[in-house]
Amino acid sequence: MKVVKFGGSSVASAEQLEKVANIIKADKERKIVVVSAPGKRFKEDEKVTDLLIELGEAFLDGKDYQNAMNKIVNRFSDITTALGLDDMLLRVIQDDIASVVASDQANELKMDALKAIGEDSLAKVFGAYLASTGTNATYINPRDAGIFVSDQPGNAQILEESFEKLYQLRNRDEILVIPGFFGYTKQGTLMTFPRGGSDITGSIVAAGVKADLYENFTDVDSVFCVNPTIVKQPKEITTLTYREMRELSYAGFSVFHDEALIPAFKAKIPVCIKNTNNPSASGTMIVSERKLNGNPVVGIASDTGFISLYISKYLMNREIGFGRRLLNILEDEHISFEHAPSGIDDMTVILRESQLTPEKEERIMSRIKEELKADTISIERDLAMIMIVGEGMNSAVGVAKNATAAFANANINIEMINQGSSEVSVMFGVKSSNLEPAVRSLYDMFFNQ
Ligand SMILES: Nc1ncnc2c1ncn2[C@@H]1O[C@H](COP(=O)(O)OP(=O)(O)O)[C@@H](O)[C@H]1O
Ligand SMILES: N[C@@H](CC(=O)OP(=O)(O)O)C(=O)O
Repeated sequence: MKVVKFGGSSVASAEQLEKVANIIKADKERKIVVVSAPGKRFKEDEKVTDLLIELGEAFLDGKDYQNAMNKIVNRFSDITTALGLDDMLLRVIQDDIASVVASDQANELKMDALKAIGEDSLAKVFGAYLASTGTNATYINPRDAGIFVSDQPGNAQILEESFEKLYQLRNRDEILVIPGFFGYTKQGTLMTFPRGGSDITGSIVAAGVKADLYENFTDVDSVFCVNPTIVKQPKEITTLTYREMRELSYAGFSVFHDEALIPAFKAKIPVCIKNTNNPSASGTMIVSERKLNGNPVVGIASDTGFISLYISKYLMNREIGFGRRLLNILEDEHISFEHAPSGIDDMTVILRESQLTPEKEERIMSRIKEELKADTISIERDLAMIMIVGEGMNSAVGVAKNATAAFANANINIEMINQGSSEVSVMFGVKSSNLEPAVRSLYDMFFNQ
């Protein structure tokens, strides 16, 4: 049995949904289908999830949300009309939005319930379409499927007990269409996963039903060894390990959500990334182990939006508990840190800039000064992280030398280097403005020689 997930680009229009239906019909092992909300049909287009957020924000600000409502209903009506489906489905979407807006839930729960309508409606529409073409298929709500999650709006985590309940889906005869991106708490409240979280649903369902394969359909033939918007036509990756993919997607490979690997990995379900627009291409397999191919580096990931918090204090190395107290200050502000390279008398904490509001920053800086009696504290902004990843790096000599040579060739200063203890990745911090030339130079070094 295969679980297949189709991303926003794969379900963006009626034409795409026809391709999706053909893909499902081409393999009778494709029994469970997880769908995203309609995504972009062209570069400047809007994702339905973004339109739902726009609608929710307009409502919460006391503004008119009819414009967003119209755009959402039009997206779905374009699809239902072209697929020859009943108008009833459109009324259900409007009623769903109206009932969330009118509910007396807290604002963040309302936003989650609104965001989920994109996936939920598309699953209903697609289930109806499959059935209309003579396929034995039906929509199933995540609550009925057994997707139970923690009480964390916009950031839900799967509860362990879900997997046993999901296993029962194996007994169903029909093809099941499950909306991605959300689940329910044990109390029955809807919670969404982080953005891009339909990949997570697919992985959870694949793990739950113990699928032979989790196929994740998107709009590229494979995972490329570097972001294709930075390097034109980069090399394709045929096989990756879970560890490599986890590191790459964490550091910027937006093609697959970084949290989506864990359920598949734990249940040892292989993952295949494939293209809805070219399903005969073999795609990229993500597995437990792979044969090393001579190149220690399998991919180069990169992401912007980081800051570093630098703290120095003479004899820091002898002060027991310094690191803990520093990280405690961040914890009090609900800030998670990404990396914390340290020296003898200094420590740097790398954070995602989006987490640090000006108020939090002020409080953190003054607490570090007063409570930790630091000699120097400074913040560096506009940092980008570039990560080279590969299982082969563990045993290869000279990878770091070649990587630093690539930065030197592009005349780029490295602000920070951090080698993970796993030795599967090495991370470099650079100024954001240097990200693209640095990535291109690394690509030339490791893939174009
Ligand atoms: N290393 C990479 N390999 C492949 N695609 C990548 C990579 N890094 C970024 N991407 C981008 O990820 C996009 C697909 O991810 P996403 O937009 O989340 O798809 P979907 O809408 O199918 O969920 C691709 O169109 C591509 O631009
Ligand atoms: N629709 C949600 C969840 C998702 O997974 O979308 P996509 O498959 O388009 O990345 C979002 O936009 O975040």
